[in-house]
Amino acid sequence: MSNLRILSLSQKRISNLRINNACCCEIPAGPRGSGPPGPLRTCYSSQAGLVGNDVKSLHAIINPPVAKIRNIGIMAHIDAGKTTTTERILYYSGYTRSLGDVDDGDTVTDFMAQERERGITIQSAAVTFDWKGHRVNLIDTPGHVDFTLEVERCLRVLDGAVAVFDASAGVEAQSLTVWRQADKHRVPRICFLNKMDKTGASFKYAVGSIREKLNARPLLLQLPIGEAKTFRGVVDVVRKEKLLWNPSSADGRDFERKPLLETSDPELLRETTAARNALIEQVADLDDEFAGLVLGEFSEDFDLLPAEKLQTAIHRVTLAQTAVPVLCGSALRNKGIQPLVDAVTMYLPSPEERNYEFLRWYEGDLCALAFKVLHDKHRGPLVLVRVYSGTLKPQSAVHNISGNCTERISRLLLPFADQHIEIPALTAGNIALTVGLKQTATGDTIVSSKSSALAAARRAEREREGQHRPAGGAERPLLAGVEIPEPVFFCTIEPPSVARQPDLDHALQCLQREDPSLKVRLDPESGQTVLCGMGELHIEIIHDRIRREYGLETFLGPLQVAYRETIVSAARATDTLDKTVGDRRHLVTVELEAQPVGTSSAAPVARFSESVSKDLLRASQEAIENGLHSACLQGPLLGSPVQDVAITVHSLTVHPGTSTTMISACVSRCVQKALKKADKQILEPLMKLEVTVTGDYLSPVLADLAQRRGSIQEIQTRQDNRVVIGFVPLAEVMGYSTVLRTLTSGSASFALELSSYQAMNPQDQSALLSRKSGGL
Ligand SMILES: Nc1nc2c(ncn2[C@@H]2O[C@H](COP(=O)(O)OP(=O)(O)OP(=O)(O)O)[C@@H](O)[C@H]2O)c(=O)[nH]1
Repeated sequence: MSNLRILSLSQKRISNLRINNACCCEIPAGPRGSGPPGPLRTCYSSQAGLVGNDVKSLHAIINPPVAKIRNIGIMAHIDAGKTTTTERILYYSGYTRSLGDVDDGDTVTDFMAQERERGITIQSAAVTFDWKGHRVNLIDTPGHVDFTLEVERCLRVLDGAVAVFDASAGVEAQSLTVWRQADKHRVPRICFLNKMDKTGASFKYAVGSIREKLNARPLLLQLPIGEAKTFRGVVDVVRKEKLLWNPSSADGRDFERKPLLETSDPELLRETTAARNALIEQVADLDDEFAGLVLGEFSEDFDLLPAEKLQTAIHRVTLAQTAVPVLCGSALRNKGIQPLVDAVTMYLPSPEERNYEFLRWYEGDLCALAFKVLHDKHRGPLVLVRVYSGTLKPQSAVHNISGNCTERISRLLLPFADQHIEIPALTAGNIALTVGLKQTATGDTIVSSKSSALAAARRAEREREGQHRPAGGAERPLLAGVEIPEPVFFCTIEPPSVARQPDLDHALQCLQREDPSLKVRLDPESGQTVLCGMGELHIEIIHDRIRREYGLETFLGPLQVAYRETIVSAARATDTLDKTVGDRRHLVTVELEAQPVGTSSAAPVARFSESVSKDLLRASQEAIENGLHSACLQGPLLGSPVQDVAITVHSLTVHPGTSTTMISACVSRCVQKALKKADKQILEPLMKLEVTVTGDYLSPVLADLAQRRGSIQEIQTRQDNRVVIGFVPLAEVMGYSTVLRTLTSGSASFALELSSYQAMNPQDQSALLSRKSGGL
C-alpha cells in the first residue's frame, strides 16, 4: 500500500510504478531512466477494495477536480512541429523517459506504423498527463489536408487549443483552415511560434501574419532572445524575466529564470517594459474589469501591477476569444516548451468554463460524445469519449441516441498513446477510451438510458417552446456531430481472391467506423467494391492499413476524380411500369420534369404539382423521394452523382395493390429518362492551391500551373519565398508532389484544399467524355 500512497504525492511518480491487473505493485529496481526508452506500461485495476485507504488519493488522480482539467488539442499546418512539440511536452511531464524524434520515427503519439515511416500524424492520438496539479488531455491532430475531418472531430471535444506555427513561414494555408474550424467550434486558442531556431525564423513576421491572415489580435506574452542560429531563450513579458536554456543540457530540462535587470540587460529590459505596457493597454481595451484596475490603482505605474492580475485578465480575454496569447520557442532544440504548458494551464479554459448549452437538458445525468473509434486486435473496438455531464462507469449499460441502441461498456481506459490505464469511473470534463461498445460510431451521443434521453428531449422541447423557436430534432437532443465532407477521389479495390471478399468487407466496415470520411460503395455495373476518400494519401493509407492490420493484399484500380453532374436545361419525361409478380399487378404511370436549380443542393429538390392527389401523395411521398434520390446517384454522363436539380412530379397514377418499391423504381427510371434528355454539364472539384517556392523557381512553377488549367489569384512575398495562391482542377494535380519536387529540386511545398465544384468548359468536358468512353 505504501507504494500506492506515492501516487497521491506526485503524478510524475506514476511512471516509476508498475502495477499489474491483480494490483500488486512493483517499483523498478534500477534508477529512473535505466529501463528501456519509450512509454511505460503502467496500468492498475479498478477493483473496489484493492486500493484500501488510498481510494481517495487514487480518485484524485483518476478524476481530478474539473477546474484542473484541460482538454486541449494541438493544431497546425503540416510539418509546423506539432508532433515534436507533443513529444517534448510528454517528456517534460514525466510520461516518457526519452525524447522521441519524428525524423527517427520513434514518437509516442505517431504510434501507427505508417506514421512512424512517413513521419506524419494520421490519427490524432489522445494522451493524458499531469502538469503542476493540472490534468491535461492532449489530442495531437494531423496537419495534412486529407485528414481535416480528424481535426474537426477533435476540435468538437476540445476546450482549448494550441496553434503551432513555423516561425519562418508564419500562417500557412492549412493553419488558416484549422483556425477557421476552431472558430466554428468556438475553441479558445494560444499560439506557439515554433522553429525559432530555423534559418529565416522571424518573430515579427510570424506575429504580423497572425494579425493579418487570421484577423486575430496577438497578445505577445513572450519575446525571443535571439533568432535563428542565435536563438537562446525567451523573455516572459508578464513577469519581466528571461528564461535561458542551458546550452550543455541535452534535453532542455535545465533552464534558468532570472529577472531582467537594468545593470545586466538594459536594452532587453527597455524592450520588455515597452512590450508589457503595450500588453496591459491591449488587455485593458478588451476587458472592462481589468481596465478598471489599470485606470485606478495602477494608472501611474504599470510596473506595480502584479503579474497574477494581468494573467487572470489574459485568461478572461482568451476565453472570450477577443485576443490570442502568443508564445515562441523551438521544440526541436528543446526551448520554450515548459512555459508553453504553463500557459496552457494558465490561460486555456477548464471544461466548466465552457458554455455548452445542451448540458442543462441533462441536469447532471450522463451525456457523452464518442469522437473517435479505433480497432484494437485484442480488445475489439475502442471508442474515445468525452463526458460532458454525469459519470461513465465500466460494467454498465449506456444508450446511444444517434444509433438508437443500448450497449454495454466493459472497461474504461485512460489513453496514453498505445498504452492504457484502467480506471473505475469517468467524470464530467474527462476524456477516456471505452471497451465494449460495438455499434457506436464517431459522432454518436451517449446517455445513461433511453428514458434519460427522452427526459432531456422534453426539456429541450420546452425550452424551444418558451423561446418560440421552431421545434425540430428535439426528440433526439444530439450533441452536434461532425460534418463529414464529400470524398473527392475514388478507386476500385479487389481482394486477393474471391474467397477473401468477406474479409475485405469486414476490414472496410471497421475502417469506416473509425474514419467516416472513407466511403465504400458497390459499383452496380461491375459489382466491384469502390473506395472513396479525401485524397491520394488518404486512399494510399487505407490500402496500407488493410495490408498491415487485416493481412489482406488488395489491388487498387486507378485513382479517379469524383466528378458531379448537373443539367442546364429542363426536360420532361413520362414512364409506365407494368409488372405482375405472382398474382399481383403493379402498375404506375408518372410524368415529371427535371429542372436546374440555381442554389447549390446535393440532394434533388422534390416538387409536386397540384394535380397529384393529396391522398396518393401522402401514401407514396416517401417512395417517390426514394426513387428521385436513387436516380440522382448516377448521372447519365459519367455515372457520377447529380446535383443542383429539382424534380417536379406533374402526374402520378398508381394501380391499387402496387408496392412502394415499384413506385420508387418507376420514378427512378423516369427521372433518368428526363436527365438524359436535358442538356448536361459535368462539375469538377476545384482545389485552392498554395505553393511556397523560392524566387528562382517561380517561373517554372507558374508555367507548369498554366498547363494544368490553373488560375493564379496572387503571388505573395513571404521572407525570401514567393507564395503562389490560385485555383486548379483536382484532375490536374494528381501526383503534383512528385512534379513539384522535380521542378524545384525539392525546395517547394504546397497545400491543397477543396474549394468548390465548378462547371467544366465544353472542350474539357468532351475531352473527358471521350477519354472515359475510350476506357482511358
Ligand atoms: N528547425 C526546427 N525544426 C523542427 C522544429 N520542430 C520540428 N521540426 C522539424 O520539422 C519537421 C516536422 O515536425 P513534426 O513534429 O513531424 O511536425 P507535425 O506538424 O507534427 O507534422 P504532421 O504530423 O505531418 O502534420 C521534422 O523534421 C522536425 O524535426 C523546431 O523547433 N525547429
